[in-house]
Amino acid sequence: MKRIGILTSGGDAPGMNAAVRAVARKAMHEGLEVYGINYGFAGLVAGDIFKMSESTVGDKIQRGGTMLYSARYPQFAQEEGQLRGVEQLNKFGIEALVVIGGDGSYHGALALTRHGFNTIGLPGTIDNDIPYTDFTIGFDTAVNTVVEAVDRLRDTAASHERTFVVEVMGREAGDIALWSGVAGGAEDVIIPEHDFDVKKIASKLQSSRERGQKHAVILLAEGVMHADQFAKELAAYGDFQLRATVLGHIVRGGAPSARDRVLASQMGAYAVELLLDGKGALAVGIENNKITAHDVRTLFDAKHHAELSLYTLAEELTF
Ligand SMILES: Nc1ncnc2c1ncn2[C@@H]1O[C@H](COP(=O)(O)OP(=O)(O)OP(=O)(O)O)[C@@H](O)[C@H]1O
Ligand SMILES: O=P(O)(O)OC[C@H]1O[C@](O)(CO)[C@@H](O)[C@@H]1O
Ligand SMILES: [Mg+2]
Repeated sequence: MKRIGILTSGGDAPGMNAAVRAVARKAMHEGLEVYGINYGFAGLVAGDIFKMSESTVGDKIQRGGTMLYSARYPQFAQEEGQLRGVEQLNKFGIEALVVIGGDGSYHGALALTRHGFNTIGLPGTIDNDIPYTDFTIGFDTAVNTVVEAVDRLRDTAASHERTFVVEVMGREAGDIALWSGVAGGAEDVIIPEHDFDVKKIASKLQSSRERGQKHAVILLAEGVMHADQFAKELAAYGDFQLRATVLGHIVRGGAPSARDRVLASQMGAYAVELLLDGKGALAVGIENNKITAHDVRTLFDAKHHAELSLYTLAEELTF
């Protein structure tokens, strides 16, 4: 193998650049040529492909977003799009590929493996919703961003004795809300993986108000419902001076944390080692602090599980 390609796909995530850099530099270190593919699978089909040098990825490790751009390109689920992608790979002499993205991107990667190109997937998404990895690239940064926002909101919550409902991204996964809730000392955390009772939340708020703590922050995962809806439901049980805040895409941007940069670097280098060993159709992860890889097909049948011991902990620490 002489030449590999890299692309980023799906929602951008902080640390994707660090992963691109690690793949490129490790591959060049091993004597391979590296081609960047812009705009995910859309750019692959369009042939938006360029040769990278070691300096292409210089001054990028600290930047959020993705220098290779990203796209949602549902047409790649069709055979026709895939075959056009294959044509482009052949035209540029690219023999194997690293795909950095979420679960959807892994389907695209697997399609290329079926067409004869070894492909390794790296979990680049803030949502932390990928099976067989304890953490995805971008999750740690996203949590840190939410915690910073919660700290700021708590100033106003305390000053005006208000209750803030803070909605955070995560698709169907509650991980961002859960970890941010524990780190930010949230009075309640509402996630799709655990049932909740609005009446009970209201009486908890009421009793802490009676004990003297008259402000609160509630972390709400977007997979449950919208913040204004939740605030409306809570308002039916009392006057908690409610405000709803949606953090939205703010949580997806910004410089990656040191943790995400290290994780991305480890995973990127490992992806190249796997390709050099002639392996493909694998998804890289980190499990119990070890970098691992699993057949990507097993991921499609598996489910990511939120760390529910943190939910119990959050409850035990706020009552
Ligand atoms: N079944 C599929 N077959 C081939 N390609 C697919 C398939 N599903 C998704 N893709 C490709 O992967 C891209 C990214 O998928 P998607 O938009 O679901 O984001 P993701 O990778 O899951 O990331 P995130 O959820 O973090 O935004 C799609 O736009 C499409 O190009
Ligand atoms: O940026 P878009 O396409 O609106 O997608 C938003 C979704 O993407 C993510 O930011 C990453 O998967 C989710 O948390 C969110 O639900
Ligand atoms: Mg996804």
